[in-house]
Amino acid sequence: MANYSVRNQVAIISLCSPPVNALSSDVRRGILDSLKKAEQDVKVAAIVICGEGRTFCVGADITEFKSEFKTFPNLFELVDILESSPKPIVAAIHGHAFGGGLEVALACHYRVALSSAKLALPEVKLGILPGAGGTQRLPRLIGIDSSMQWIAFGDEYSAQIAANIGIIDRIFPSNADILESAVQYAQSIIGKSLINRRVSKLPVKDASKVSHIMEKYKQIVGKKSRGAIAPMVCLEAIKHAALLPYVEGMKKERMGIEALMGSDQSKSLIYMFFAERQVRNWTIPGTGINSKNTKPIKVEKVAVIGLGTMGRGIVLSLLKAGIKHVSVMELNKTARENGLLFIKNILEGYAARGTISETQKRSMVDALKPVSNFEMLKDTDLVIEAVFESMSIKKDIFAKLGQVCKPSAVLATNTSALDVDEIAMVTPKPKQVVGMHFFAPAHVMKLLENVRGSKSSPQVIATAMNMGQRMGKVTVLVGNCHGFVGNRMFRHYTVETDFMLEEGAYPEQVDTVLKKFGFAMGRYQVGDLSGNDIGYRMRTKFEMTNKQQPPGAPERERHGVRYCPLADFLVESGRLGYKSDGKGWFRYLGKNRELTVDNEVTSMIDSYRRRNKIVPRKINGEEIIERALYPLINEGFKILEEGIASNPMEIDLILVHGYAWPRHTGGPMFYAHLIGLPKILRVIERHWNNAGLREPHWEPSKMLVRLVKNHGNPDIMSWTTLERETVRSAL
Ligand SMILES: CCCCCCCCCCCCCC(=O)CC(=O)SCCNC(=O)CCNC(=O)[C@H](O)C(C)(C)COP(=O)(O)OP(=O)(O)OC[C@H]1O[C@@H](n2cnc3c(N)ncnc32)[C@H](O)[C@@H]1OP(=O)(O)O
Ligand SMILES: NC(=O)C1=CN([C@@H]2O[C@H](COP(=O)(O)OP(=O)(O)OC[C@H]3O[C@@H](n4cnc5c(N)ncnc54)[C@H](O)[C@@H]3O)[C@@H](O)[C@H]2O)C=CC1
Repeated sequence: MANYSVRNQVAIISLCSPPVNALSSDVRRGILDSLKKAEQDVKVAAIVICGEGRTFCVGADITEFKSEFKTFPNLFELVDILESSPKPIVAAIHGHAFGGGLEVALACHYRVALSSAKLALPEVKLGILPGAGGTQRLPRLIGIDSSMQWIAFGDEYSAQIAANIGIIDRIFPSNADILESAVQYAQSIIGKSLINRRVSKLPVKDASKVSHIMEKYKQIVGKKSRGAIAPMVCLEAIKHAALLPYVEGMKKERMGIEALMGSDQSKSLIYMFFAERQVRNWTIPGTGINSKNTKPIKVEKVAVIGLGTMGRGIVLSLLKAGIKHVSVMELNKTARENGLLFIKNILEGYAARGTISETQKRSMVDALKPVSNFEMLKDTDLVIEAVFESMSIKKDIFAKLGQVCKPSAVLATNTSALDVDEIAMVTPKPKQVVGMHFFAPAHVMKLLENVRGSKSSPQVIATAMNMGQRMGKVTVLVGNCHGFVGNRMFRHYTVETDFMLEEGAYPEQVDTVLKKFGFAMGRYQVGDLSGNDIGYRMRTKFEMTNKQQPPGAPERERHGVRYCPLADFLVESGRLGYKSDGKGWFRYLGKNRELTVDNEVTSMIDSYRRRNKIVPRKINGEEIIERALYPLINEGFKILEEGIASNPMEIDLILVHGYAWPRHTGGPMFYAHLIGLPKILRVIERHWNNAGLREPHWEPSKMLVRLVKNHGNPDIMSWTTLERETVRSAL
């Protein structure tokens, strides 16, 4: 709804729809009713539109997307009504003016803002475009070039930047009273002509350069969008602002939004938006323990053990979260010095770019406390261990931590696959131990996979979850199993793509198909970039590598299961990837390290096939997608079935934020929901039945089978509930 009042000739329409004043049908109706009152009241000479509470307005109510367009006034109807008002309207912006919120402001005749306010047209991130005149009004205010930058990428900008380019007419200090300031401003413009204040009537300044600008943004968007369609549709709509009168341009904008709204990509992106918020409400399946009934302990002092690749990024994340005391412990002198230097250099870089102030930088550097022995950690609230991936080293460290740390201290391990319970058992209080699995580089990657051990106490879990959120991470709580959620699922992707190499595909073909699907890089380029030796080390642990096999052992089988040794040959011939002189699955040549196909690798694959009498066959794109991605989906269902994740959203967030799964497909589980579970199951069963040595990753998940058998193609939001009901009724 919207509240209405009048103060010294100025009518105030305040949006009131907590928490973020989204433009629900009630709010739109409220604005319209208030506007009518203001227009009819002869004592009113100007109008202010503002937002109650923490923000001006974050745009259309996303939860009403399915129905909102039926009720009058629509958002695009409302903005035209506002702009044509005979009385001047001032938008008073604090907090956020996002999406439809900014479009409402653009339809007002003046815009004022607190310096702390943020503005954006982020619709593209929901797979749509600003469909309430945003693509037509913004270019008339700031030009085609800047509009393409704002709309096609959807980033947020400060009020000051918006003022510099002409969106905001007056900035007030962040501590000013926005309403009071806006009312005074409105009084100052009473009686002024509105002729040049109706943005839809303005010419587009850089209209003559539209073709050139369009070409520039097409190139950038083509490279960045990874198959997302909305950015290109946004560019097309903005282009029409330069070429057509406002009314005609609006028709094009309307066609754009009609094409995008309700598309699979938009559904996926909206699902992601809500998943990122819902994941804060964690729960331990089957226990009734959740974020609402469990309080974290207060964390002021944190320690990080190990300052290698991960430790240094974790330290930076803690400093950025405002932790004022971060102890760092690293045994190796060179690693310690390099780690501290790395951290300081990154902080210098943030300060140079203005991401943090000089004062903040100094206080972050002061917060760093190198320590040399465990005794110095005795009053630490949270310890995060990030040493080598070795159970014996980790056990040694946790045994010492268990002795010296205070009883309430939370002891976390950043292991990527080791058993959190086994580590916990060496401490006197296993309930204090939890996994905090960061992703590299930890100060950049948004994902944190927190692992609850079987003994981890609710409060310890709450503390790890709370710390992740303080660090601004998408923090997902998962159960303890080998590889947790992400690595457990992703393993199948590498295994099955390698099988396709055996059968007839080549690395460049697989990567091209995966990139077309939306991955930033294909499986083989990722391997080269992160180092093919990482997987090799893992396989060595399980005695699977080529070198570890006794003479005469079958080349394509390990422990009774199909195996492809091509990745072993690669590493054993010194092709670790990018870092080994640009040699891996591909060759990286020249100053720019251009990716090229290497005949040596092609010959290696060909001779392997000949040796094993494999007749290569043509593998098409559809098969590559199915075989690379469906085993991962199948594993996702097994993870749900075991309660390792509480719901499909958690799995999707992990894959999107930790493994670059394309966001506009919503993650593997949402993608499966879009394809339809009966088809997913059919394909999985076909591969399971065809596989010579039955590959475990094709064994259909029982939960998937039950869902399809009992419910056909149920909605993703009901999967876990339906599964629980089925299992309960079978007991
Ligand atoms: C079928 C064809 C029909 C075609 C018909 C065509 C007609 C078209 C007519 C009109 C088209 C209109 C087009 C348009 O311009 C639409 C829009 O405006 S889309 C919305 C654009 N806005 C956004 O994307 C903003 C989204 N929000 C944010 O990014 C953040 O919330 C924000 C940075 C603003 C604040 O962040 P923070 O402080 O961290 O708060 P939270 O994110 O935690 O949010 C708090 C709370 O609020 C919920 N929420 C946020 N935004 C919205 C929203 N826009 N709608 C509904 N709910 C929202 C959020 O989920 C949180 O809820 P919790 O329950 O607390 O988790
Ligand atoms: N590198 C990656 O991409 C990821 C690694 N991990 C996990 O994070 C942990 C650390 O991995 P990396 O940082 O990559 O390893 P790393 O080898 O880069 O760093 C480990 C550091 O720990 C130090 N160290 C070893 N024993 C120590 C001890 N007793 N006390 C203090 N310092 C000690 C070493 O000197 C080294 O500097 C491992 O468990 C790994 O599995 C988790 C996610 C991603």
